Amino acid sequence: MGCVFGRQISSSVPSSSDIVVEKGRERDLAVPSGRREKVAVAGAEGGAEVQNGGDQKEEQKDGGTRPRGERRRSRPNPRLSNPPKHVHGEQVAAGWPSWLSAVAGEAINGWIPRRADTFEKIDKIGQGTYSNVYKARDTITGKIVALKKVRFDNLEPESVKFMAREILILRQLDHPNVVKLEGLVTSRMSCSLYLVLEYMVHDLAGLAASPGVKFTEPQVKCYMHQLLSGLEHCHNRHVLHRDIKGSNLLIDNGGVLKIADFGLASFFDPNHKQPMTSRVVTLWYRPPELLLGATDYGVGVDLWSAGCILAELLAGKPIMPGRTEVEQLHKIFKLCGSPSEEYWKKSKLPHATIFKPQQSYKRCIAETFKDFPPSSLPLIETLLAIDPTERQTATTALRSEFFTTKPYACEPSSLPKYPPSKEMDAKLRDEESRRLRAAGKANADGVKKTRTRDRAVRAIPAPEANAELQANLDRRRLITHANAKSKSEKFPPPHQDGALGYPLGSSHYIDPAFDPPDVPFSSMNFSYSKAPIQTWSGPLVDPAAVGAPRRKKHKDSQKDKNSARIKKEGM
Ligand SMILES: Nc1ncnc2c1ncn2[C@@H]1O[C@H](COP(=O)(O)OP(=O)(O)OP(=O)(O)O)[C@@H](O)[C@H]1O
Repeated sequence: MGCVFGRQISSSVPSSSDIVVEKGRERDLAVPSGRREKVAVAGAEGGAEVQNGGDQKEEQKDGGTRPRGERRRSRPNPRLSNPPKHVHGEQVAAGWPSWLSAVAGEAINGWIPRRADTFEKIDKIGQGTYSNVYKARDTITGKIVALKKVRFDNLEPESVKFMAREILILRQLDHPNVVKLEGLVTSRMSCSLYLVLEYMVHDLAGLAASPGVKFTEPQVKCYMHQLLSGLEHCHNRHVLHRDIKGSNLLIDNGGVLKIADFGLASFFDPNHKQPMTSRVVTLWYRPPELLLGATDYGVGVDLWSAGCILAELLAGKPIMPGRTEVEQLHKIFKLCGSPSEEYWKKSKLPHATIFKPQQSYKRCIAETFKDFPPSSLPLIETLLAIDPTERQTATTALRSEFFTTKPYACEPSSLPKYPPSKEMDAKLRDEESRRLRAAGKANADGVKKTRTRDRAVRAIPAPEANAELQANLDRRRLITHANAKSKSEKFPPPHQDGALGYPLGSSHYIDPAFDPPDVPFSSMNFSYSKAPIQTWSGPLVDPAAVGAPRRKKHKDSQKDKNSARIKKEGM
């Protein structure tokens, strides 16, 4: 035990990644502000220094002359190969578990694991489909961090590979609007892995759902500018995020927004296109080409999601809350118009014949959002273009008149200081108020079912991280089916997409009887009025509007629940 991450280990992994630093080179830690600061870590292994791998080579290559994000970087092989035997041996000797080195050698290359006992868990702060996230204190540096504990399906190599891809991608990215991976926690004997991430107090979904929070136009511009800047960096590094939504946009107390959760992200090469899965992006934020089965897509998928977020921030509610893929596409066509004949012909999308609407729809974005600030409309029109090539790029979006006309974006530091607000807080509020109302109702009229609208509604997450590996996962899932506890929820089989087949009470469940009102956008004021839709994942709505007031008692019981969970789950 007692390893420190970031100490360069001797390794000759033939990696295409440009993360690796020279042996013996002085190492330092890139701090979020962009300053670089040497940190000597007195780990049990003694004297090693913490480093951030992703930062090193850029400096080496660029000598500080080239603007970040502009240079094309060589990319690691996303399909990851096992390291040569001697490297595997070195990694195990350095403290990495053998199972991890065997499958994800390239992702951990050049780093050394931190020991779990060098962190103190403070609170559970988030729960994703394949992870639990904790606030923790680094006892060596005293810094508060987020620890994302990744669950594995019996350490099945496919799950480990997905996690490895997330690590590789995070190590490639270095931008103030992208969350930084600071290290990894595990040990030779451990069956789990924690990602050490910079700690962020809020996420945009939780913030927007906080009672009383209403964003002004300069604030919306500020968040959107940061989102698009982060996306610009990802795309310049040939990374598609593929799950942009409010709960994946983290915000610190200084108002800085960072894109997080690269669990569905993928490298792409615009010059050598390889088919990718269309089964990504949370349903409400999923672009039409993916719903129509495209496997040849690009940055447009993230720009579509960004367009949905922009309109949602201005409207105060999700703009297209579909329950199934079919309904989602229908909502898209009703708002954005159905594609032209030419588009159907040109795109050759696999599901075109099934999903092509019999009736054609006229685009009505301008009428629907007539109360939005005028400068936002051209940007929304571009981002929500049915044809992905018309969505242009994050760089062009940043130059749009939305950002160059008054009122300008405010400074992140001038944003109000909010109490900590996470998607998880909203979820717990929802659960608590549902429980209380269900209890009240049961008292009133026996043990009848709770009203359908009492159930939390969330955007349906992308069904799997990477369908290229889906066949293997399905096969393995059959084998491990009996062990429900270790089942990875990140990679449900395809039939669980849309509203089909989620078990009642599971986080994926959407009550089929729940019918989100078709939003009369034309009657919307630019006052950020909140819709009566209760939700905790992705959408940015106000639970106050659905009768889930924030009460101290709730908060306390949420805290108790948190501590109980932490105790149960252990480190
Ligand atoms: N660096 C961080 N700082 C603070 N909170 C975080 C951090 N990273 C994640 N969280 C919280 O944990 C939640 C889940 O994290 P994340 O989205 O990375 O996990 P996931 O398992 O990939 O989830 P998803 O179901 O969205 O794919 C986030 O919505 C956020 O509230």
